[in-house]
Amino acid sequence: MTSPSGRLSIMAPKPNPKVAKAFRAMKDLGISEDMVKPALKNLLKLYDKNWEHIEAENYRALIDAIFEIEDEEVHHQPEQPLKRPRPGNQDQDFSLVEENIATTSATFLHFANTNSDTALNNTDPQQLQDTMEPSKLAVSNSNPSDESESDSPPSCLRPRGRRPTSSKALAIAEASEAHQPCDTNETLYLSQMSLKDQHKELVPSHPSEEDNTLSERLSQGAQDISNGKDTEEEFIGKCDSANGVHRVIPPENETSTSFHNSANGITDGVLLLPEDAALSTHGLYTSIHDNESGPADNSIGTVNRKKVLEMGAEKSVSVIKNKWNQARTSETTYLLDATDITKGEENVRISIINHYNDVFPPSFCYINESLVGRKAQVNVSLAQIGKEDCCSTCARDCLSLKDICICTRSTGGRYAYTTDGILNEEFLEECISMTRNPQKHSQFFCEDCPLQVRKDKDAREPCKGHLVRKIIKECWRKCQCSKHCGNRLVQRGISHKLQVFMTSGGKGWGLRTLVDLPKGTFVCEYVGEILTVSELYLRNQSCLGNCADAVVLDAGWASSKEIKEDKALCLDATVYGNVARFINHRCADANLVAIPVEVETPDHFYHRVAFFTSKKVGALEELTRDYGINFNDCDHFTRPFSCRCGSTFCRNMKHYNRKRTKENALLPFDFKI
Ligand SMILES: C[S@@+](CC[C@H](N)C(=O)[O-])C[C@H]1O[C@@H](n2cnc3c(N)ncnc32)[C@H](O)[C@@H]1O
Repeated sequence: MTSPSGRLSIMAPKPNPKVAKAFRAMKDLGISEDMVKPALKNLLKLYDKNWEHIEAENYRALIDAIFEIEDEEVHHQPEQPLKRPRPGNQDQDFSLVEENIATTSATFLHFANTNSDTALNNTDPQQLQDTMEPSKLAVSNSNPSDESESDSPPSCLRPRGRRPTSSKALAIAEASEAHQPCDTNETLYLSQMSLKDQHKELVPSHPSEEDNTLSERLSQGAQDISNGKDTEEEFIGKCDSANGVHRVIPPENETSTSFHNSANGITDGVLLLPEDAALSTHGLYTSIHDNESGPADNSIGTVNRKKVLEMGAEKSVSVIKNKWNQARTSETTYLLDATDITKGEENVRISIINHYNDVFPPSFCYINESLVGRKAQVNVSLAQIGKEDCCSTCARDCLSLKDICICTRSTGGRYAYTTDGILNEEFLEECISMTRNPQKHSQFFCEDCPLQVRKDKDAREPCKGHLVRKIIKECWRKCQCSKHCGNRLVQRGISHKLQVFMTSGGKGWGLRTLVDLPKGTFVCEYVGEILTVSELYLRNQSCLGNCADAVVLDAGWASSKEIKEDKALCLDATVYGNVARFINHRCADANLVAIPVEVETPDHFYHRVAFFTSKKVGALEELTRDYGINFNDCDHFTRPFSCRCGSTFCRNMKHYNRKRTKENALLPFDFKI
């Protein structure tokens, strides 16, 4: 480059602001540049220049790394090569574990990658800045939660897992039919994310349709195509599986001696295996059991003596220590079960599969029925259920009785379900029509719309309308029929095999069926925290760019002139939820339709939201629903996303929106804040 004087000048490399910021932050803590340099260099190498992890929790990893180096210097120990998982390694593919993974009780392994890190030889901070680029990982924040807020979700709900990088891990799950529960020999995938990371979802690059076809074929054949390349070591901690929550308990004493405290190099609660151990699924499984001491009580596994000896005590200790250090960056580390995301909460196991990368689904607390939040008014007292709201003269199965049950009152004296356990066709068609053509159906306009009242006075708009929806009333406990009554479908929960999977169309995770579903089949409910709209609004305000996934329970609003604040309810599945939180949006021709269902309370303000198939859905087809989003309307709670539904009726296409703005103003059921 030439200067104005015409002379050649050498430009100083532009400093990387992240490096400068890290140095500044350490300086503020009184840590000198000399101490920061090697630690930062190591971390950048370890994390493959992913600054997310370095900056997390005010540079906690960096501070740890600095002190680790100090410790090592004090003890005159040579630095051991650190290997940490490289978040978001997009190159790795793993496959298999289709439906049958859900049938095993195998569980979790955490695999660190073996990718060769490019050495960063330069320790000069200025030059470091030139080499350090922000990670290319696409990271999207999708969860709210300011912990300090009383409205915020509790900390038990934070895990946001990375997925094990190895298809071998899943192969183990598939192959190991004889696995035992977590507190014995079960192996676990370990989610080790910092608190901040736990609320971030790693969004993969969009796999192509071609990939999808291939991986789907593979998944059906349960083939492993990774050849174990992506697995180096497996790390397993002690597991406390109380209350269905798998929690890893770090060793109490983190000095190196505690990691190889016995003559044979075996340490309770920690399992460490080099890459080759995972090459054979049986090999890995066997090796867990091969140790001579046997697993300790309440421990997932014990260190395999042979492998530790092979690796050498020093390296083993170093690897374990680094792993624990990493785990320590989370207040608590949780495990997610790839074989059953429901943690046993549903009648069926729901497996998770990602054919494209090593990302695990965003973590949340799985619940199978909605929980009442702090302010919501949901009165389910038996006293509230009058004679007209329960069938006191029915017996067994109301659908098989000659007389129509009183619980059909809200559906015009007709059962919404058939004796085959699917939705009555006529009823279903009406519900589909309401979703697809809301403008053709009765709407209710509230005076003070709860969706508007929280806004600044100037920003408020008149109510945009709520559909006067058809509500199904199921028989319930005060009724005299049995739990198997045909008019109790939704309350019995999920009964068809489903799977959470990484979509190929750039929509992130999705939900699909593993079996053919006839039209009108109940798939699942939308389950979440029952919040008031105001609470949801507050949550939305306190989350930085990450918004909740919520469904408004407005089906009964038409029945009241004035909707009190504690009665304007919604379901937020961001933190507590079920599989429905993975259902993606499809404009107009989605294969699911949402129908309000009353089970425990007839007050109309709280109702469940049940998804039924609006058409025949084939096995492995993605399940979709229309969120009811108006992509043009930035003024409501909806956080717009760029729709990739692929429907010919997509409302996110500009020409389409221009034509249909009026109709789209209606915001049925859902909004996403
Ligand atoms: C309820 S979540 C669905 C599960 C989500 N895909 C995941 O990975 O967790 C809603 C979010 O999924 C994504 N999504 C859903 N439908 C989509 C679509 N048709 N096109 C693009 N993104 C979509 C959007 O990011 C949206 O905010």
